[in-house]
Amino acid sequence: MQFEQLQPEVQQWIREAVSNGHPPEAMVDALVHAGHPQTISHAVQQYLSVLQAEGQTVRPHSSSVVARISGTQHTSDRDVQILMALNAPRVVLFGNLLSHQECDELVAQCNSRLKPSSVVNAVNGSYDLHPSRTSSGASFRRGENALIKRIENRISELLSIPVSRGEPIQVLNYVPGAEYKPHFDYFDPKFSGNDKILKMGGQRFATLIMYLNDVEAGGSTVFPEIGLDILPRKGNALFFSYANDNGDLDALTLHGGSPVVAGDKWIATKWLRLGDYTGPQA
Ligand SMILES: O=C(O)CCC(=O)C(=O)O
Ligand SMILES: [Fe+2]
Repeated sequence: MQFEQLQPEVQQWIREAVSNGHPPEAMVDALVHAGHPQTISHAVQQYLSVLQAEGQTVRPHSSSVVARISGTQHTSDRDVQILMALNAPRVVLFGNLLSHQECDELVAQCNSRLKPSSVVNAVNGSYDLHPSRTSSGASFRRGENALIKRIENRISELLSIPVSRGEPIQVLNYVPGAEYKPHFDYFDPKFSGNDKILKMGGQRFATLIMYLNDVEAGGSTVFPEIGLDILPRKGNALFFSYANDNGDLDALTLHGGSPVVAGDKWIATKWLRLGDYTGPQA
């Protein structure tokens, strides 16, 4: 079924739904529910491809991750709360993902191995120090010890993503004045420097930031394109996703860590790939 063959009012409905950021599968569900045949999904896809060919941003459909929201998500060793959810872009704030003791243990384990954080150079693929990122970090090999294993398994159950698709957990420390300027976590395939990193498990599609302490002042995670500001709270975790299986990327997930004003800030980050991660520390 072609988009042009649809009645004008149906075409208009689809245009508006797309510009409001509705995920395509939700649109198709609504159209089928209203009596249209399932093949209307082809017309929706065709419309989206045309927009993309014209260079317009098409928001990726929310992946199946946390598709159904209920107040509490059960994992085998912990009940995790959903504190906030946004559909487009997909952002979910979890409460109680980590116990305070787990947060403290993670910080204690990495204290002796903190190094200044680097960023990937999109031109040549090297890991460079950069003034846009002034934290220090330490990274933990997947399954490195009992604590890391437990946290990785819990994340995998919570998000229904195999552990094999996760990058190593990175713990970051920001002292007053330190920040991570707004950036994307995905690797733009337009830059050849990203080729190598994309071969190690495909595109990143989502990020989980775990907050390991309460920050005295500043240090929130900010999304400037959508005016969202998430305050660090010990044990909470912020999930956001930005790529679908076709590799469409959502530029609304531009985000950063705002400068810490007082106290310091500790987070642990788990990035997730579309395929099995095979890079360093897998
Ligand atoms: O510090 C933050 O809140 C954001 C961290 C971040 O964006 C990242 O680690 O990729
Ligand atoms: Fe980030």
